[in-house]
Amino acid sequence: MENKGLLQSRELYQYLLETSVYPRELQPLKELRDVTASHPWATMATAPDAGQLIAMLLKLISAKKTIEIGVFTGYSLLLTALTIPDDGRIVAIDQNRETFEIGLPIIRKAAVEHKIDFIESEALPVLDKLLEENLNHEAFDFAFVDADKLNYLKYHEKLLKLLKLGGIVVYDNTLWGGTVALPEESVAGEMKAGRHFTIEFNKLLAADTRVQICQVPLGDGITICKRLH
Ligand SMILES: C[S@@+](CC[C@H](N)C(=O)[O-])C[C@H]1O[C@@H](n2cnc3c(N)ncnc32)[C@H](O)[C@@H]1O
Repeated sequence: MENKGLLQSRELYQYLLETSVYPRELQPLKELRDVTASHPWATMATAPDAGQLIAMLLKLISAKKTIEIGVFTGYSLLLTALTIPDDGRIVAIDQNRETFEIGLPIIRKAAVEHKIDFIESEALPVLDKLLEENLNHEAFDFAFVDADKLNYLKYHEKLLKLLKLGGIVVYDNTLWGGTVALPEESVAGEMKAGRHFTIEFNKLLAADTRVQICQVPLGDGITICKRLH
């Protein structure tokens, strides 16, 4: 696995994976990781150590209804489906069905497909539709956002309406490969826009009194937000 640069060394990351993550990773997730490894965009997949944290959070709040924005080949989706109860439901949104289909046979084999409502679409209109359908809102226990950084702020506003009080939303890539702490001129061109949006988003979350937050230097940086009111 690639160390996305947040830990002291590649060796330390390998140690963490081999000691605490891989021995507990369920077989279907290992299979999905293997299938994804040869994909040209393999580094987009949620890191297994971040996955372990997500599973812990799902269990801690006994999440049943969740939203996922950004599925790719489905590592975090399968992890969620394996963690929530049999009558749990995941609204999983991605504009690209092709990559979801890479992981789908493994999801089927793991017998968790019935928990997943995959929607091939831009995420924002789907969130708007969910808000219309759930007129009393507050329908979901948990959300995981791992998609276009440009829209994180908009996702945040809509998800806070969709989440129950005490519900949790987790944002991925909130340290953007460590570039948030580097001067702009030293950051590679293709990372600049994401760095900018991430810095703005992190500031906004820190000032948002509607949520309790915790930024964790795992994977590519994860921010956990609990809805307070
Ligand atoms: C980093 S990957 C998600 C990784 C995934 N969580 C996993 O565990 O492998 C980001 C995904 O977000 C999707 N995406 C990007 N922008 C989107 C948007 N505006 N609406 C819906 N999906 C989007 C991409 O198609 C891509 O599959």
